[in-house]
Parts: sequence; C-alpha cells; structure tokens
Amino acid sequence: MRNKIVAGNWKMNKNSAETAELIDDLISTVKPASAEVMIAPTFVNLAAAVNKLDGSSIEVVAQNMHFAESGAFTGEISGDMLRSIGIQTVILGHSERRAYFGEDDALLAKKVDAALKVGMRIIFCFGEELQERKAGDHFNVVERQLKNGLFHLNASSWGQIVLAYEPVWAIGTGETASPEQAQEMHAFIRKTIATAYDESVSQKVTILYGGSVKPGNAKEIFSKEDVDGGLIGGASLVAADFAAIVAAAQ
Ligand SMILES: O=C(CO)COP(=O)(O)O
Repeated sequence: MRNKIVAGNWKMNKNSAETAELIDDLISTVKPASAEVMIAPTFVNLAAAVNKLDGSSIEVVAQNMHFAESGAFTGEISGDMLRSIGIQTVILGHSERRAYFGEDDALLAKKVDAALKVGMRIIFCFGEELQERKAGDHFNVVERQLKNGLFHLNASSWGQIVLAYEPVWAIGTGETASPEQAQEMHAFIRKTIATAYDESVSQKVTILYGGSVKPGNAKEIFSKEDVDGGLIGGASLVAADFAAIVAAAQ
C-alpha cells in the first residue's frame, strides 16, 4: 500500500497573523486521517508554523529551496536552514517556479540533489501546459521533465521522492483534469519509472494530482488507482475545504 498524502501549497498567501489563524482552524477541523497531511506556508512563517503544530500530525513543508549549501545568494534559503527549523520536506519544480522564476530541468536536478544531501523528502512537481496537451505532446513533456529532473538518481533515493502531476492548465483555473485524464497520466508516469528503474520503484512512489482540486471533486479523483492524494492550492486556504479534501483521501 502506498502512502497517501494531501498537501496544501499556500503559495504567497497569508501573513503571520493569518497563518496562525488558519493553523488554529485546521487543528480544529482536520480529522485524524490515514493520509499524511502537510501544509506549505511561506518561508517567513515556517518556523512559527512548526512550533504551532508541534505534536500534531500535520507536517509543515517548504515551497522551495536553493541548491547551494550557503553563500552569496541574496534572498535565497538553503536546505540546511530549513532542516534547522524542523522542516523535512520541500516542494520543488512547481510550475509557477518554472514559469515565473526561470527554473528549468537542469536547475531542478541540482535542487533535488541538494535536498537529498541534507536528508529532505521532495515533492517534485511537473506537468504540461495547455498548448502541449492540445498538440498531443503531454506524455513527452512529462517524460522529459521526469528524466531531466530525477532519473539521474539511484533507485535507493526514490524512497525520498513524492511526485506531483500538476497540468498547468488546471492550476488556479477551476478547470480540473478529469479523473480519467489524471489516471491516464499517473499510469503513464508509473510505467515510465518502471522502464527507467523497475516495478518496485514505480509501485512504491506516491503520485499526487494537483490542479483545482476541491471538496466536490476530490473523492472521485483520489479514487483512481494510481492517484495517491493531492497537492492543493486555493482550497487549502479555507480550513473547511482542506479538511473535506483530507477526508476524501481515506
Ligand atoms: O498549484 C497547485 C498546487 O501546488 C494547485 O493550485 P489550485 O488548487 O489553486 O489549482
């Protein structure tokens, strides 16, 4: 049985007071779950979130990190810094990082190595854009992103990897991939990993779906065989919605 995960990517939302308030609401609304539950507030609120959730089953994770251990990289945050405040998991390769901050596959491969080096677990995001899907290129795009970002790793490192398929056209648009489209791509991802590694690596890796997951569609998407939970944007900012999505992952 694969681990199920429901993770909330808060993106650049919630100041310090709002973060504390949403966490209080999550503590009272998210029911104990068989899925792992994670939230990713902004960097400045991570330490406070870790302290507030000490002893809770909700894990606090980071939205990004730099590939270097330290040095002259003004405005950046290293994996060691994240570890030092109790963060064990980092999201890498989100489409917004790729699109707005120029993060390409080669840079992401360096970030993956850096995160593993400090013992972090990685939620690695990837997915095609609308024109790529329309052109029938989505499988090639996803295969390329996986290959360039992750396939240099040894099989033994895959225990630290969680995948998040997020078709760019479904992020923040209200347009969700249909459960069938999600399943089709997740099965393709598993097949691609089995070819590059073996069946045991591909069957063990948790693959999340992300893109306009809401309380109303979560259960159907999560019920698909190769969908092991979700990476949630907008709906993770409303405690009742996030709690309902966590419940849908049982
Ligand atoms: O980008 C996402 C999660 O990382 C998905 O965002 P939405 O759920 O707002 O579409």
